[in-house]
Amino acid sequence: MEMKSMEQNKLSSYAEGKKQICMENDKIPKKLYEEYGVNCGLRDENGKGVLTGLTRISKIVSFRKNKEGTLQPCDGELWYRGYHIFDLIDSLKGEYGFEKIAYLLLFGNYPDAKEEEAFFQVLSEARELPQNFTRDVLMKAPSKDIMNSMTRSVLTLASYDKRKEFNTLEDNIRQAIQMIAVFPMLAVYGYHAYNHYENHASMYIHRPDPKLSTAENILRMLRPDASYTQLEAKVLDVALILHMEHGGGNNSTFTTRVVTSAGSDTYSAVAAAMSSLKGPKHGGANIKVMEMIQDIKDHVPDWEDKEAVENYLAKILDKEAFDHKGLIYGMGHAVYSVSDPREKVLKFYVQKLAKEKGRDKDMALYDAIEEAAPVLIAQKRHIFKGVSPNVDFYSGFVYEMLGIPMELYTPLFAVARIVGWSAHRLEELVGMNKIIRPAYMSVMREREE
Ligand SMILES: CC(=O)SCCNC(=O)CCNC(=O)[C@H](O)C(C)(C)COP(=O)(O)OP(=O)(O)OC[C@H]1O[C@@H](n2cnc3c(N)ncnc32)[C@H](O)[C@@H]1OP(=O)(O)O
Ligand SMILES: O=C([O-])CC(=O)C(=O)O
Repeated sequence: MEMKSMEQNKLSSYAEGKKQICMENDKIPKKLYEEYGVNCGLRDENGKGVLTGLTRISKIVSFRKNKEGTLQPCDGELWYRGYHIFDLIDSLKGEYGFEKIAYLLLFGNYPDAKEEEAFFQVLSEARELPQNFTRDVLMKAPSKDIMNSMTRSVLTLASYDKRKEFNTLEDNIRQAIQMIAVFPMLAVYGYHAYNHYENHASMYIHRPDPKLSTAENILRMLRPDASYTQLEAKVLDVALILHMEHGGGNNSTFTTRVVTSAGSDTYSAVAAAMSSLKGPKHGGANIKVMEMIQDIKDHVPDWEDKEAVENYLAKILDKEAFDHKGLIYGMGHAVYSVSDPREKVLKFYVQKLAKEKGRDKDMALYDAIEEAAPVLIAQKRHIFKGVSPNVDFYSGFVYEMLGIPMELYTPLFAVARIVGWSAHRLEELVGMNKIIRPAYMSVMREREE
């Protein structure tokens, strides 16, 4: 927000003066949570969430019972509509799967050939923005923060929808398909606008090709010559499938369900979810990982020296380096403990690509962080369920090797997760119809006049 610098300085110094009182009045001691049995972050310490709903869309497994019947942390599992994510990806072989898996998540059944073809066609036809939208909305006030540009575009799309007020189930299904179809354009064109106006690069807008899959179209629209290899599109397709859905409790999907339960329209629910996803503790971590890796390279002269990397990671945890937040990005998860299954798949592709592209030295750095970070975090924090690399740890490296600019990493997460959000919105509308309204225990002190 632009203000005159004098006003800005006055306001900033007022805000500075109010820091202390906020710290005093807004801090709630951790022991009160224990005393009243309130789970901080709606989770207990082993990652089990407070139950807030039922879903048939997906399942996340991070604990299994052993022979004695006690729950033990296990390798993470992710299931979409009854299918294990590894089996879904294996079953695709060389084919692209984004559209099929989107159908599965949205409608609950794996599509047969006819359903697949019809959905592909509908999605291709919906891949069109309103007339002059690119010129009038996307090219105006471009930003490096593509998540913000996309959110603005989503809210603006609402004014082009003459049936927005009706909010029937069929309107919601249509809007979900339209969102899934246009998200790649909002992301890529938003990037081109930023790259042109802020970085003075040449501007080109390639229209999507209705015959191509979502992953192919993303690469086609992104690259100046619209070309890509089949392997590149396949890797992107797999990455998108892995990011599509992650239960009802992740921050952005829960946001979708909360806003939906209030009766708000698709555009507002999606805008809220976007605002959640961009957070660096959630989907925004993929950009942070890449910035952190660059920071390590800049500060550890020999980044093949494992001990030096470990020492620098310790500084990051002690808030003495990088962004001073004390987090090693791409590590840890609210639910998973031993492993995140999506990271395993991404690592498989990363290793393949890194070899092909001569990035062995970078791969060794990632390996060193993957080995050292969980141990260091366990030493310096209170760990109850284990820490391991999450989906964001390798996704940026994959995208980088595909020549995708960093500004698009979190937007690509959104291009995939719009499917999960849409499925959860439909499930909320059909199956719930009750406003979500949890309780906060008041620890306020009543005061005398
Ligand atoms: C798509 C996704 O959203 S995946 C997650 C992407 N996010 C990141 O990669 C950011 C880095 N990671 C994190 O911030 C965390 O691991 C989160 C937000 C994902 C989960 O946090 P929590 O639910 O608090 O995890 P958990 O209960 O296991 O944490 C235990 C302790 O370890 C700390 N911790 C967990 N992960 C990290 C990390 N990567 N770096 C530093 N400390 C960490 C927590 O802050 C907590 O500290 P405390 O002792 O002060 O309470
Ligand atoms: O489940 C979570 O809390 C975060 C996550 O991995 C996702 O949304 O993909």
